[in-house]
Amino acid sequence: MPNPSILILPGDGIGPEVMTEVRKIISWFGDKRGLQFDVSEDLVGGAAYDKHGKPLADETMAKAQEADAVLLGAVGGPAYDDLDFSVKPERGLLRLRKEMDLYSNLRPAQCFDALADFSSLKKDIVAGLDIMIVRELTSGVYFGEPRGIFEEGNERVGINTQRYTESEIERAARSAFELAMRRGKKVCSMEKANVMESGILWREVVTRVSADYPEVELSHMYADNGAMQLVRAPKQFDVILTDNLFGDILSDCAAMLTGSLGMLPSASLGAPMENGRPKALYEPVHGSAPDIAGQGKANPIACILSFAMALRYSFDQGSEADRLEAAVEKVLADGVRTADLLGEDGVEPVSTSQMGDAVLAALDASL
Ligand SMILES: NC(=O)c1ccc[n+]([C@@H]2O[C@H](COP(=O)([O-])OP(=O)(O)OC[C@H]3O[C@@H](n4cnc5c(N)ncnc54)[C@H](O)[C@@H]3O)[C@@H](O)[C@H]2O)c1
Ligand SMILES: CC(C)[C@H](C(=O)O)[C@@H](O)C(=O)O
Ligand SMILES: [Mg+2]
Repeated sequence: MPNPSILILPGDGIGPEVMTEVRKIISWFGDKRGLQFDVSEDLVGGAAYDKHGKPLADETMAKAQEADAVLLGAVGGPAYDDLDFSVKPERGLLRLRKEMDLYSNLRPAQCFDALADFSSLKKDIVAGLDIMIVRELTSGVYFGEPRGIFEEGNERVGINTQRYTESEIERAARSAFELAMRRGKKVCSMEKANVMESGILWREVVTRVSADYPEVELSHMYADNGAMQLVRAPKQFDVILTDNLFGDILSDCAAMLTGSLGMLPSASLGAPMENGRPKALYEPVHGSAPDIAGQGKANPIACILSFAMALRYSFDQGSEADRLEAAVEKVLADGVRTADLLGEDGVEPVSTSQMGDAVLAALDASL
């Protein structure tokens, strides 16, 4: 049996910085746990644009389709802000998601005890928080037609279209219910059925799918109320199911409950491949963080925890994923902090690579 393959796409800004730490962790699992992976690396986003004139080369797309898992850092940055929309770095990521058909984006927001004091919210509101946002990732307003900037009379009009088919809603809903069965058995579906037809259909289809999961309690919430509830009383949620755009926004919001955007990992999953593994891409929820790029300040934990999700969802290594998550938890409990996890209390932050090394030391201690 060949080793499972991982394609690493570090991308732009802090992407390569946090990915360097993940590469150390991958090597650790090879050396110490006998989990060997065939790791290759390629370009995405602005880095790919600089070389190929487009944010994702066709050969890279083909490699991603073949890989057992893709790990991505982040794309984008001010150097590329004025590019034509068709070649913007973000389009490289959207192409990966669309062509790999990664319809189910899992964005877990967990508040580690050591960070409960640091969250934007009061400690008792976030302590023990463990929610899962399931964001539909291949449709909705990100991809609907018509789209573009058109002339209309004597002015221009920018158009994007929110469009969902029943089958697109159904498969995202099923993945949320399946997850809920293994968690707290609650799904809260968020849309705006009060003002959008796509929301009305969303609500109908999710309700229909829920009949196949009688053990799971389904509730519906308008997404604006959902955003408010997420910061008012986030522990009322178990699995939140929502569309592509609402999911993007709600997950950044959830990130801050955990202490920092630098903490939130994600898994984007599609249908099973021939070998039974789902098509999968793992990436932190954060972006390329141009304000801190190149300074060794980035928190690599979101990217490290994304690899933990790869161990769990692509490689059937749930207990090794637990080991890695426990190592991160220990490091935080020991008080190790990158700058994003610090207040004004004078504690010295560690660098990106020191944080990676601390996780490696905690992994060693776990043996
Ligand atoms: N998946 C992705 O690749 C992705 C996601 C979001 C944004 N982006 C792109 O990234 C670029 C910058 O976007 P933005 O500034 O709105 O969002 P961002 O997520 O890059 O940064 C937002 C804020 O969070 C901080 N931050 C983010 N990740 C951090 C980390 N790991 N450690 C410490 N601090 C961290 C940043 O310093 C910044 O202050 C844009 O081009 C955007 O399109 C890409
Ligand atoms: C970079 C961008 C395409 C992306 C999105 O909007 O989905 C990002 O914000 C995310 O959260 O993954
Ligand atoms: Mg986002």
